[in-house]
Amino acid sequence: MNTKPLIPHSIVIATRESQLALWQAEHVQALLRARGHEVELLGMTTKGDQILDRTLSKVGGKGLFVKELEVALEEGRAHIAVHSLKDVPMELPEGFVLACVMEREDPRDAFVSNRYAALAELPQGAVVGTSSLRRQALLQALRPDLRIEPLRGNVNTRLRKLDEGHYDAIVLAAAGLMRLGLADRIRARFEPTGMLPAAGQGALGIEVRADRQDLIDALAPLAHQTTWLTVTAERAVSRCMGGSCSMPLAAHGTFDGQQLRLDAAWGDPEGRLPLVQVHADATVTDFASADALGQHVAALLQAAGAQPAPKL
Ligand SMILES: NCc1[nH]cc(CCC(=O)O)c1CC(=O)O
Repeated sequence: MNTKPLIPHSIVIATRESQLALWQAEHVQALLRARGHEVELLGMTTKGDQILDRTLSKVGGKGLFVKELEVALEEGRAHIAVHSLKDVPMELPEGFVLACVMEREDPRDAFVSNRYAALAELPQGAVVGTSSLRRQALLQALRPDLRIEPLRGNVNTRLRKLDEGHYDAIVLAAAGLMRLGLADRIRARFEPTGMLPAAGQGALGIEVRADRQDLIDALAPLAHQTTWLTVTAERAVSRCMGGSCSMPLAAHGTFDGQQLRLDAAWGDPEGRLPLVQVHADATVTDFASADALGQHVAALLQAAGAQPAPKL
């Protein structure tokens, strides 16, 4: 019997209620409406949103932000979930797929400060706020003198803590600031060579139940193939390293024609080994060749001393 479900009369997007998550959900809502779909939002508060005082890596990691949205999809209360790809675990739970990856916004990290125009202008021993182990490891490699202090919360919370004077500067994804209309807070964008972005940074992915081919078809026009191939390679590095937010890991791809150059960096979670940084190029035309390049770069990282997370 063919039980292929019909496209729902109205597509419901499950979303977290942070300003950035709402912007992203509304962005997808507008794109789908322009294609003739009726689209509503279902706002939800996830466990990840409620934990503002502890470092995310200590309380269960990125999955906290997506699990509750997946429950809503599972129960049919919502049909699709829009995620910052950076926050999506490398392997989705059984029964879920990424229906598409959309065109990437600026993938770089941004230097944000009320007093200094760039990292190089920070005085010796200045205090920089970030709870990202990747940003911490890369910042310390660039400027060993800096004092890195924890900084959690959504984008607006982090900016408020900067404005309250707790930090000389903070580092945030440029994409998040731009989406929130806060691009004027960016004092400088880091060159990816010095502050290599996280896998998937700046890209949005849309998750659906794997059995909803109708929704996968409806979302196909929103996909951006070059971004999708790039983040496939980046995410393969992370998957092969057992990456999570408790491992300082960066992976960033850039296309030149059909050549994908993939850079990656690994920092020792214990802070004892030096930063490892590698890159490789390959002709990438499909998901298999993108994934293979990511696997190769993960192998190069390990050959240079990076240690993958032990398999559970
Ligand atoms: N970890 C939180 C998060 N997830 C996605 C973004 C920014 C937007 C993006 O990368 O798509 C941010 C904020 C930040 O890192 O500054």
